[in-house]
Amino acid sequence: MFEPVSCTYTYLLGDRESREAVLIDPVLETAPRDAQLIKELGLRLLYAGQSRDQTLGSQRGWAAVSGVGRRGPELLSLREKDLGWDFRSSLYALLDLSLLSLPVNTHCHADHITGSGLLRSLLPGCHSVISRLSGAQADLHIEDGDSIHFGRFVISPKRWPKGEPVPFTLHQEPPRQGTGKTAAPAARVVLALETRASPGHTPGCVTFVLNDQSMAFTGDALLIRGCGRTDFQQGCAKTLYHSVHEKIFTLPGDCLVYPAHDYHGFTVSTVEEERTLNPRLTLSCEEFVKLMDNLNLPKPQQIDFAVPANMRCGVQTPTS
Ligand SMILES: N[C@@H](CCC(=O)N[C@@H](CSS)C(=O)NCC(=O)O)C(=O)O
Ligand SMILES: [Fe+2]
Repeated sequence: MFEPVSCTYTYLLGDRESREAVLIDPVLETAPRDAQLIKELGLRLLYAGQSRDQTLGSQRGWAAVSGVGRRGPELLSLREKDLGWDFRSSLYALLDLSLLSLPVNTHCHADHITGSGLLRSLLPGCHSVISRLSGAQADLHIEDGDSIHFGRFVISPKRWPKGEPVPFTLHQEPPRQGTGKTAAPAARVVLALETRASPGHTPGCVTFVLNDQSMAFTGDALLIRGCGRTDFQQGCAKTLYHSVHEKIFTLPGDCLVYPAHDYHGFTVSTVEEERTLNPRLTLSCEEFVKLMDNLNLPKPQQIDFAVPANMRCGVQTPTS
């Protein structure tokens, strides 16, 4: 899904059978739209139970929306009663139906407020996720090599077309004993996102790779024919160059690349395309660093309030 003000992509990955899903990089303003989609698709709450993080819970009782007003960027604080019906009803639909979302973030964003805080506050048991190195608050902190499991289903060999390679890790279950027949073993398929630390745009940036390596969600580390800037949030061009070459370009060439932003109308690329055609990342490391140090881009419009808000997991809203 696309958020047009910050040109952000949010990705919803769901498992048809278990209905478990994850939401990558939700944006505060479009959280109601994402909630509505989750509802329509009949996806369900992934984790149950109360949040353990008291600090995050302490901000309940209000919500906030950000926007660019006549006098520039501003953060509007709203009481629950002031929120529009569409906004409120789609969020409460999530609560009523116990639908899912496990909002996970590729990094502490500078250009928009994450939707994670709003979703976790309205969904009891919905846990926000970000890397430990981001320094940002979240329910779950992840590190390089950690996997986020979001779906599991059983397939019988009959359901899988002959000769087709079986994606994902398969856990073969032993044939049933004592029936007199040797039934073909069923296989349990586990869906997961592997966390690959890809610092450089920020120190806490991660890339999420689906466990069959068919898709990578690169955040702002690798954009289509571009990459994240390195001139704020402790960015480092040399670190980014090595992250992309070692953690992303080593994936299979046909692995689909889904970035957190696009400013030119692109939606998806592949590792092979970026490895060979990305005008920044095909340079030598030295040339790349020189180019990144001289981009002279204007600051993101929301940076002054988005970063502090995202360090607190966005904004929180009441659960009742
Ligand atoms: N104009 C936008 C901000 C654009 C921007 O700086 N994008 C970042 C990713 S969001 S932190 C970036 O890394 N861009 C790289 C590039 O080459 O453009 C706004 O005001 O929000
Ligand atoms: Fe960013």
